[in-house]
Amino acid sequence: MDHFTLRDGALHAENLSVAALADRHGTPLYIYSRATLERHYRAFDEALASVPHCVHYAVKANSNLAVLNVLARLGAGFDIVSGGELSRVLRAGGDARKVVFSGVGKTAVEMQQALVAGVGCFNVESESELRRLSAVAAARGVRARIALRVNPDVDAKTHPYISTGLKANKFGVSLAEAERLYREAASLPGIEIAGIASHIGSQLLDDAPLLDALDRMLALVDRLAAAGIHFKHIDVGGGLGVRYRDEKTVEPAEWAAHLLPRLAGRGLEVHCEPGRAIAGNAGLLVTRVEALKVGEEKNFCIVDAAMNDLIRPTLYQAWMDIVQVQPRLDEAARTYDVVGPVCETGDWLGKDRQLAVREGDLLAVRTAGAYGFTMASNYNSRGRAAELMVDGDSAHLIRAREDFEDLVRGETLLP
Ligand SMILES: Cc1ncc(COP(=O)(O)O)c(C=O)c1O
Ligand SMILES: N[C@@H](CCCC[NH3+])C(=O)O
Repeated sequence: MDHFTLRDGALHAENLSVAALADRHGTPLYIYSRATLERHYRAFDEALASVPHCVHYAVKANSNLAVLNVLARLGAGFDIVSGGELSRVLRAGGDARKVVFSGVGKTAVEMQQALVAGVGCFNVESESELRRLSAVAAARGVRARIALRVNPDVDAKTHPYISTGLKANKFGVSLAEAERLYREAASLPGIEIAGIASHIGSQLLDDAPLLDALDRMLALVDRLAAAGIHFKHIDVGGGLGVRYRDEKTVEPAEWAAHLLPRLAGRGLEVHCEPGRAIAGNAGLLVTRVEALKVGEEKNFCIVDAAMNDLIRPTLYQAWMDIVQVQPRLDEAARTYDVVGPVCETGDWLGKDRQLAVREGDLLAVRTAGAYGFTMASNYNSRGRAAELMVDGDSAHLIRAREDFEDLVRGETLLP
């Protein structure tokens, strides 16, 4: 559910006309809805309300400072994967103690930065990282709180590029290795064992693989408890999918109703790391039709947003809904490929879409709030889209458009 609705013949973002926002701020333009972000965060928070818990929003989904700030004000924790994401969380007013640091390649510098900030937990993904972290922390005279990210070897049944819980994936350590590493961790000078974690993939449309992963983790939790190694929390990761087309998704309440009974009686605080399910439906990418090109085999609707603004369609062959901001209900539709101006045949946002459009019209790609702007690049020396947050009757420009001059700043010629 989102707060972008078609009414009075035009698309609205909360109470505002998307066409008016695009006229005022230009295109391509990301528009986020504060109400949607808040509703989705609360859905997780309320689903887990019966137990001690923390919802760590996965910053990689949408790291705009205003987005992070909206969530920080609600008391969210944050899942980060780099020093850059940590800086953003702190700048946005996030609480470092509610930060979990994931990722397979944390540098010593990032570990130091996170220890200085006082992050709540490092989700450690290898033996090498565990030793490095212990050394970095011990050199500072502190202990790093850790969870091992286990790779439970379950098939999340999602796109292979975003599946993370199979043996063949680079993430985490196997259950057998985790058992050995927890024993090692218990004796390392710079480590304090806090929990156990897993994250098996993204855009999951069924929670059965998540529950399967959980059962495997719990068997390990019980074995370790028998050996005297106890955890304060269990981090079940993120991954719940959103509806791009007609997918049936698992709602947070339903997922929690399956999850919590399995955890009962162990006294573990429940942590999770949702990204897409919070930000996905909270954003649109608005773009203007620059040109219509009728070809012999294909018709092209050439818009001013491109793969550098939104790479999901071409990277994952992801279907994303493209709607007309002011539908022309009385005109005949044609079938178009919606493409951008970038010099790649792979530069497309949608294929074979029925549109009744004219040059100058506005289109909106829906469900673009997660992994949209955060995956944008400057390819073809294109500036990045502006970002806007709508909040009821008001709109706030939360990141200005990058113009051509921004793109050459900071570079130098040879002497
Ligand atoms: C460690 C970790 N946590 C959380 C997430 C967020 O996933 P999603 O956006 O699917 O909820 C990801 C991305 O898949 C991740 O790698
Ligand atoms: N970028 C991916 C999700 C990656 C999840 C990160 N581990 C997508 O758009 O679907």
